[in-house]
Amino acid sequence: MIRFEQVSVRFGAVVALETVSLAVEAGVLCTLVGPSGSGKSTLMRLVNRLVEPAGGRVLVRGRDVAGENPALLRRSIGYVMQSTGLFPHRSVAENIATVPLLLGWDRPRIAARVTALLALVRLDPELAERRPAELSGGQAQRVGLARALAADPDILLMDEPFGAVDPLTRRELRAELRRIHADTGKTILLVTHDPEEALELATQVVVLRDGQVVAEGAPAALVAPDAAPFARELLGGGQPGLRRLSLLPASAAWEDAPAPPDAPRLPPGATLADALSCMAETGCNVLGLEEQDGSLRLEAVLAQGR
Ligand SMILES: Nc1ncnc2c1ncn2[C@@H]1O[C@H](COP(=O)(O)OP(=O)(O)OP(=O)(O)O)[C@@H](O)[C@H]1O
Repeated sequence: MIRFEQVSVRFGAVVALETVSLAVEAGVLCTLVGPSGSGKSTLMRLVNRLVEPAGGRVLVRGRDVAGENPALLRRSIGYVMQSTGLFPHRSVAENIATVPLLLGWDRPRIAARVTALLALVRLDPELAERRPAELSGGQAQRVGLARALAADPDILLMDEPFGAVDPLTRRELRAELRRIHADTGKTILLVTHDPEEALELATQVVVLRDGQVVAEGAPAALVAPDAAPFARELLGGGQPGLRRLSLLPASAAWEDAPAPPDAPRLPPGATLADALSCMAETGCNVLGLEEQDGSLRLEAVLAQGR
């Protein structure tokens, strides 16, 4: 869906990206993570031509973006910014309707779409007539997301979308994004400097450093002992083994042997970190899983962290 081929970007004497090659397949939620100034936003902005490469090519939907009309390209790709970028003098509904209006949709179709999007991002329909200044930070982020999704683009670019909100709201918004991604199957490129967020949201994580991709892959693989040391250090939060357990499902260490009848049971969807936490809390080193045969032993859980 998105392909960077040997792409370099310069701002005057600054080399922002150096021969970066990367493929993001359709339906993937790809997070770009790395230290400040490593080139995350620059890499993302190449996709909708807010930045032009000094060398190499950027292909979107199989076509070189250099040959695309920038305005039409941007209308076909959702874009969510940290600052939300909402128009201050327009209502929530008008903000969400921005791209459908540009595309010439009729009023009933736009009104129906605004209603559907408010529901999708779980905003109270009564907020539709408010101005952005009358919203909380979390509500404004939801409006920004709704606006980006308005014309149902197949690609969504998100630049630190949850940066300006409190940790609790941030968790909620992440959960919403995961749900929306699962429901819609959109290709999402998301910039974050929060390693936990990068791992939790992604199907594909890309680690940047000094304008280069230094590691790329599935979240659990990037904190494994054989991962690139920089990625493991950046993403591991000082406890890469534990972090890895939090990214793997309990089923990864599942054994056929039945659990004792009095063994604590894990809920469906539990991770290996949930299993370890349950063992620590209850003092039991064998667990069962609700509505399923088989068991999980402490040794099997620990073996997965390596
Ligand atoms: N418009 C610009 N003009 C000049 N230099 C720029 C411009 N945009 C980015 N840069 C430089 O390019 C490099 C990469 O910047 P970029 O914003 O892509 O990094 P980032 O990883 O997104 O950083 P942050 O996490 O701080 O947002 C930095 O050295 C930055 O100063």
